[in-house]
Amino acid sequence: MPSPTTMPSNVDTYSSKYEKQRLQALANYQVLDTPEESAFDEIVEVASIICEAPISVVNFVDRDRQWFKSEKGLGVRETPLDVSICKHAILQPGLFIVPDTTQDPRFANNPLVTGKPHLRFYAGALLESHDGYPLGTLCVLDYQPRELTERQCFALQALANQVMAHLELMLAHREQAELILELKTTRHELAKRAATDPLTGLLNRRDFEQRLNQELALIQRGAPPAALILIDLDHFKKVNDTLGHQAGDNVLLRFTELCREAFRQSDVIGRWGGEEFVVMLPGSSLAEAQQAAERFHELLATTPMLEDTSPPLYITASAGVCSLTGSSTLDECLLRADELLYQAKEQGRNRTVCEEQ
Ligand SMILES: Nc1nc2c(ncn2[C@@H]2O[C@H](COP(=O)(O)OP(=O)(O)OP(=O)(O)O)[C@@H](O)[C@H]2O)c(=O)[nH]1
Repeated sequence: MPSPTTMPSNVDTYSSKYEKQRLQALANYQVLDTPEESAFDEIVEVASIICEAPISVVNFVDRDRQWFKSEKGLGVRETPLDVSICKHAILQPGLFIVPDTTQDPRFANNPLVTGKPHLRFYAGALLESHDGYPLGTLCVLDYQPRELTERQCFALQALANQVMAHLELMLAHREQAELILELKTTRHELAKRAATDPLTGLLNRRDFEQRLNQELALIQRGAPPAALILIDLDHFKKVNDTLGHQAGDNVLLRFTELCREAFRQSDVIGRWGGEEFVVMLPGSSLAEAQQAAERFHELLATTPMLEDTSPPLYITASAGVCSLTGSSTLDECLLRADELLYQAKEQGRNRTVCEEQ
């Protein structure tokens, strides 16, 4: 952590090895080119009053310009760096005072001294980052040569410290806001992960039930009934037993893809458990749901679940279809779907049994 005393002692070597870090430290505060703010304007005003100076500036020394966060009496927000007195001020700790610019060889030929606004007096208190980089100054200037009293010097440095305290606070606020955003994103991500089945990425049973409850509430308030399809793979145990658990998982993944392909985007698909899946079709009649289930059977019949087996593995599934209406509870509806699925299994599998219309 460099202190200004260890930084180069003349301006010609200004592009020192610290300059890159110094500019980075300045950039971290994200203050350059921001609008005027009353907190800084008030500090500049108070500095001007206390130091009895017509000009006062919160000045940051950028790569090739000095930029004023707040200024009184200058009427510009930035100047090129080559006319900057502050760039000299930031090379030393504490206060930098030039009692008469015309008597100082560094500034006697400065166009701001020889021409308008004919600056004759300069006093700048260092604005230093928390990690020791000089960023700029809080400075006061006058049109005539003069000095500052000890009390004025103290006040100018104290006000400069307040500028930095304010910048630090703004930085901390920004970091806090970023952290809060990160936390919210993580929380959202975790909630999403908790709601999905880890193997298939589908809604898990708990969250599917929650979604069903929401739909039922809508239906009870007048939305059209939905349909529910409970689907169970046939003889899935045989897949695991003959080809292994990993192959079984791959079949479940392929089955999930086919569900996504066969049903509409507006339909909600969940993994009810093991090799049992559930689909809710909002606003669909029983006939429409039965049609969708038949389409799914056709897709299963024509799509191999595993292609690297010889012969390729095809599977079938059984399904129960019932409607989700406002006249029955969710449990009653789920029980009905389960009974219909059981009937499909009993009737020889590879079929859909639909509730009476
Ligand atoms: N690979 C794999 N297998 C699973 C998973 N979850 C459940 N199973 C298996 O699914 C099989 C279900 O077997 P059963 O309940 O007898 O049903 P089935 O063999 O499909 O027979 P039916 O439903 O009567 O047609 C069991 O072997 C479970 O171990 C899973 O996530 N991955």
